[in-house]
Amino acid sequence: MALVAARGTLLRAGVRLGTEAAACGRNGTRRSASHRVLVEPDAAAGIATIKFKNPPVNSLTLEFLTELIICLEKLENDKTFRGVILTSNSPGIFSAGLDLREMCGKNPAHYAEYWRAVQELWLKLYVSNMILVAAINGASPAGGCLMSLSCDYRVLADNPRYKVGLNETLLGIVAPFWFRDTLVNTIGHRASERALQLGLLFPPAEALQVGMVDQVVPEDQVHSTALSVITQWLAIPDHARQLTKSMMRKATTDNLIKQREADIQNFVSFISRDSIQKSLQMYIEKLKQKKS
Ligand SMILES: CC/C=C\C/C=C\CCC/C=C/CC(=O)SCCNC(=O)CCNC(=O)[C@H](O)C(C)(C)COP(=O)(O)OP(=O)(O)OC[C@H]1O[C@@H](n2cnc3c(N)ncnc32)[C@H](O)[C@@H]1OP(=O)(O)O
Repeated sequence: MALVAARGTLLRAGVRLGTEAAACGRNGTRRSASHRVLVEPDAAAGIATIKFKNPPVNSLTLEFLTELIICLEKLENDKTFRGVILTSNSPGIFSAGLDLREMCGKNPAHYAEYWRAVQELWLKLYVSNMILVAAINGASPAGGCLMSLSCDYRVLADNPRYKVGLNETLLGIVAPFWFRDTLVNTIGHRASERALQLGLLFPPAEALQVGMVDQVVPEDQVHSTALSVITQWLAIPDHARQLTKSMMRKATTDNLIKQREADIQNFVSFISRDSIQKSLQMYIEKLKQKKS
């Protein structure tokens, strides 16, 4: 059902499904029919690299989310691929998180469609049967950080500009319970409480110390490190690893699934508030002014 909804969005956005399917082909060549998601398949190794390509900052627009969801679903259903590396096609920015313009000045139906797609991406990532490794080659605030937290392993490039964290409170918004749960499952309750309230964005050394990432490596070694991690994980029998992953994570996703519609309604009413719209507009303005 979610895939049908996602396809509806893509069709409205003018993306042809035939070419979209080709984007996740497995003959070893890069296919780029999908505009915002590049897939580099290595069928022999059973690994695909997904590269985000949604300039300028890989923010999660509805179209980008939809392409990612469909791409992940296709890889999930193709038994050739057992492992996926998520990275950015534009080193410097992994992902700026949710697209602020999707949450500003739109109508409730749009907010609901958008939030359903955000939920869907998280559900696809968090309990994927595949081994997911985030090769974080740039800044990764909020929703960008959530994507990497939803992977099985995180490798961060050692650059002080590449901060990671859930900074929602700095925007005057609140990370929903399933963002919180994903963080708590990764770094524990006390560290999450502090990080979430203060909206902390951690530079690499601190991110490693608190457990937001598993490894920090020189920038030019992020992809090769992710590959060698995935190769180690591939040595574990799939059925045992998948059941273990499910045992660790399913309660967290079930919690959202059982209150998915209520979570959408919460989001719509929260984001539609005048005060929240004002906060978001001010934040967008601040980003603009930073440039001048
Ligand atoms: C009770 C509770 C109930 C329900 C709760 C419900 C919901 C609330 C929770 C919603 C969850 C939200 C999670 C999110 O992901 S919010 C998004 C947070 N993201 C950020 O804070 C990142 C902001 N961006 C940056 O910090 C920098 O842009 C970045 C470090 C990523 C890159 O810096 P750089 O200097 O390289 O680029 P900029 O010049 O800043 O930006 C270039 C242009 O891109 C635009 N931009 C940046 N980020 C975003 C974004 N997230 N969405 C849309 N657009 C973005 C920026 O404005 C520039 O645009 P132009 O000026 O060129 O037009």
